[in-house]
Amino acid sequence: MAGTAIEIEDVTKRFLTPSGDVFTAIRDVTFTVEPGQFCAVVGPTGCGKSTTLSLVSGLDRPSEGTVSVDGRRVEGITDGVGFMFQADALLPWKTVLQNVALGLIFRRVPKKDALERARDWIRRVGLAGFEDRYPHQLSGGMRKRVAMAAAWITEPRVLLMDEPFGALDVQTKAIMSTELIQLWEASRPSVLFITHDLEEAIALADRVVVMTSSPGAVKQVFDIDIPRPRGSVQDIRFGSRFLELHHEIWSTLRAEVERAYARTAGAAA
Ligand SMILES: Nc1ncnc2c1ncn2[C@@H]1O[C@H](COP(=O)(O)OP(=O)(O)OP(=O)(O)O)[C@@H](O)[C@H]1O
Repeated sequence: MAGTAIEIEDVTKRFLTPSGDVFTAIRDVTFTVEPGQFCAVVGPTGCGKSTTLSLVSGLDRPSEGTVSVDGRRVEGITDGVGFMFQADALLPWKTVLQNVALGLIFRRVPKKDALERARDWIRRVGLAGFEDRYPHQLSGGMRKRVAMAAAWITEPRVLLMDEPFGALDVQTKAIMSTELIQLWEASRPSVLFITHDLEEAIALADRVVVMTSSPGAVKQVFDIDIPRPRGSVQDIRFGSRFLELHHEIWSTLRAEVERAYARTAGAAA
C-alpha cells in the first residue's frame, strides 16, 4: 500500500456567509505531498487548514484551481483515502471489533475475513482483550487507538488527519503520536496532517507547510531532515536539529499567529 501524490494547485475557496457576503477562506494555495510523504500543515486559527483538507477529501470543491490525488482530479470521495479527525468517528452502538471491521464490511470483504483482520489490527494497536467493549467503555486514548485501527485496516494510500490527537492530554498525545509514526513508517501512505501544534508537526512530518493568517495562503514550505526511524516523539523534541527547525519555523509562523490574534482581539474589543 504505497502512498500516492496529493497535488493542490492554485486553489481558492470562497464561501457565501449567512449575510450574503463572499468570504475567501483560502487563496491561491499550491503545494504537493509526494508519494509516501508525511506532510503537516500549520497556521493560525481560521486560516483555512480544515478547508484545505476537506477539498482533498472530496467533501467540498474548490472555487478555483485543482486538487488531484494520484494524478486524478478530486471530484468526490476518492477510493483509497482514509480519515482521522479530532472527534472520534466511532459508532457508539457497535463494539470495538465491529467498529474496526466496518471499513472492510462496507467494501464487501466477507464478514469472517473482516473480523479476523480487525482482531489483528486491534492487537497491533495494543487493544487485545477489548474487542467486545463499546466506545463509551474506553478512555480517550483507547478510542483513538480504535480509530487508528479503523483507518489503517483498509490500507489507505492517502490518510487525511485533522488534529486527530487534539483532544488528548499531553502524555497520551505523545504516546499516540509515536504509535502513529511507527504505523506510518511500516507502510508509508501519503499523509496530510493538520495541526495547531508546531512541535507535533516537526516531530512527525517530512514536510511542514506554514499558512498565512486568513485568507490562508502558503507562506513557506520546510523540509524536515530529521532522520527516520525517529523513535519516541518525546525524545525527538530534545534533538539539536529539532530545536533548530523549531526556531526557524516558529519565526515564520509567529507573525501569522500574532496577526490572527490581533484581528480577533480587535473584533472582541
Ligand atoms: N461552510 C462555511 N461557510 C462559511 N465560512 C466557512 C465555512 N467553512 C469554513 N468557513 C470559514 O473559513 C475560514 C477557515 O476555516 P477553517 O476551519 O478551514 O480554518 P482552520 O485553519 O482549520 O481553523 P482552526 O485552526 O481554528 O480549526 C474560517 O473563517 C471559517 O469561519
